[in-house]
Amino acid sequence: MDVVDLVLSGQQPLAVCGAGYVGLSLAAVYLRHGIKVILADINEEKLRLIESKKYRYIEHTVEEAINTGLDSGRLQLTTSCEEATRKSRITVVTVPIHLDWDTKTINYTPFVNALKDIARGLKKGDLVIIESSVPPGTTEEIAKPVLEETSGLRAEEDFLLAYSPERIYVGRAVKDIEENYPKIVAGIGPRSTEAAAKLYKKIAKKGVLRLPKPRDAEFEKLAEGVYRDVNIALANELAIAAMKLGVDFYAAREAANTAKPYINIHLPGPGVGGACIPIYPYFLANKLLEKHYIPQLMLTARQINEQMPLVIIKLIEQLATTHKIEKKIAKIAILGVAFRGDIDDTRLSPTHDIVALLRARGYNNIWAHDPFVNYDPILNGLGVRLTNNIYDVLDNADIVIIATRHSIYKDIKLSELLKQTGKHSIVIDTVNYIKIDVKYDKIIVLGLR
Ligand SMILES: NC(=O)c1ccc[n+]([C@@H]2O[C@H](COP(=O)([O-])OP(=O)(O)OC[C@H]3O[C@@H](n4cnc5c(N)ncnc54)[C@H](O)[C@@H]3O)[C@@H](O)[C@H]2O)c1
Ligand SMILES: CC(=O)N[C@@H]1[C@@H](OP(=O)(O)OP(=O)(O)OC[C@H]2O[C@@H](n3ccc(=O)[nH]c3=O)[C@H](O)[C@@H]2O)O[C@H](CO)[C@@H](O)[C@@H]1O
Repeated sequence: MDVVDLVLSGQQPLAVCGAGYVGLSLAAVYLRHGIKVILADINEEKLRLIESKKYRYIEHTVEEAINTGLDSGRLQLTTSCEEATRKSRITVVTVPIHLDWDTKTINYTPFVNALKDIARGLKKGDLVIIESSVPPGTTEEIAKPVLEETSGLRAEEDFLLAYSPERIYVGRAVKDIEENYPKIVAGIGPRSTEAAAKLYKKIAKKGVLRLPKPRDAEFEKLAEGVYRDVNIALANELAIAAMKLGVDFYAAREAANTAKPYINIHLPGPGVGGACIPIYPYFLANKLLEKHYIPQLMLTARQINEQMPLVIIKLIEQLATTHKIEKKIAKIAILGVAFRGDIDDTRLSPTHDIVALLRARGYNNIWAHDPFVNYDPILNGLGVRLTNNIYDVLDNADIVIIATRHSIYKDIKLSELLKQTGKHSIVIDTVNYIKIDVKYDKIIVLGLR
């Protein structure tokens, strides 16, 4: 029996290092397949919440599998990736590589720290799979030497090492892993590739796609992200162009997209947030600048997407000036703090930039609503009142901004919204979610004439 058989048969556990959105989803999937899991994270508070079943999950299937795993004893939690690895035969790494947003430099520290911990618990024959999104070359040039130097073992000979990009969309993560996509794997050598492929063949119904080298698989993940970023930038530019030309972007988009799969115009919005899509182009750009190449298209797309909050501010100002809004006293209601619909993640949310720009322009009375987010340190620092009570936020608001595609905002009738504010508020819909059921001249929808 090899290590994969030992893990698949439930005789030996699998360790997941990093209990974030990805780590929790992966742990849930392995548990659902009868595998014993040890989940490790340095965040003690998070583990405490998971253990006491007070953690707020986005996905019911993940919550169910984690809680069942805890009850049955098939899931163990620890603050140490070293301990988790020592007690397991396979370790999956989901600790992120960060980008310092101000300097756009790559920060490998948390990832390398996690690898050092793993290396201290590594045994002969073990398999390590990296699933974090990483700059191309990371598995071979950073992970392999760190694991080898700290453990004293040799990759591919004494232990196995593979990269496998994680492609989940939070909210439907379990389905993505189990049913929607083939799992891409690339080992440091053939033994590593085959071991990782054997594990994932049991998990992913769509099977396994082997790539020649880890850097190919690392690049593939970033390419998916950049593809999305560039296409969103195009949608944003087309939406702005449509408004300037008196065109209904959404009607034109729907018609254009009937030529699928050749045409798939994305959706415009207040910007591109999250800890993935905005970051991946810079992972690539950093590596390419080392090779004296400037990836102009991806950097231009970034510029367009990062300017979207300013575009939204200009739309607000257009109506605020006409309707003589007094900045110091006007109440602003922002609907949506999460970076996209129906999740609680606020990392690099465009709402942060919109609020910062409003504050810089002298707006002092800003309220925000989100059905999933209870607290946000950035909004707190900007003096925003954040609450789950939409009525409090809308009450008496002079300006309403819809900033996130949360399902509960979809198809809100304009007449209802104005009833809630109790006045002829300015409305800026950045996501085309409002149903305009009354004639009204104080609303702008991004992309509509
Ligand atoms: N969230 C997504 O939608 C998504 C989808 C696909 C891929 N990814 C990629 O997967 C990776 C993880 O993303 P995420 O959203 O789960 O991140 P996350 O920030 O939610 O979770 C990361 C976890 O790692 C923990 N951690 C940090 N240092 C550690 C250490 N030394 N030892 C143990 N734990 C440590 C943190 O406490 C945190 O809980 C990233 O590389 C990301 O780009 C994310
Ligand atoms: C291709 C894809 O699905 N990739 C996913 C993506 O997941 P995500 O959670 O980051 O979500 P996205 O939907 O990509 O949104 C990002 C931002 O772009 C805005 N947006 C989106 C679509 C659009 O047409 N117009 C927009 O403006 C949106 O509001 C938000 O701010 O990255 C994960 C990690 O790599 C992947 O694993 C995961 O598969």
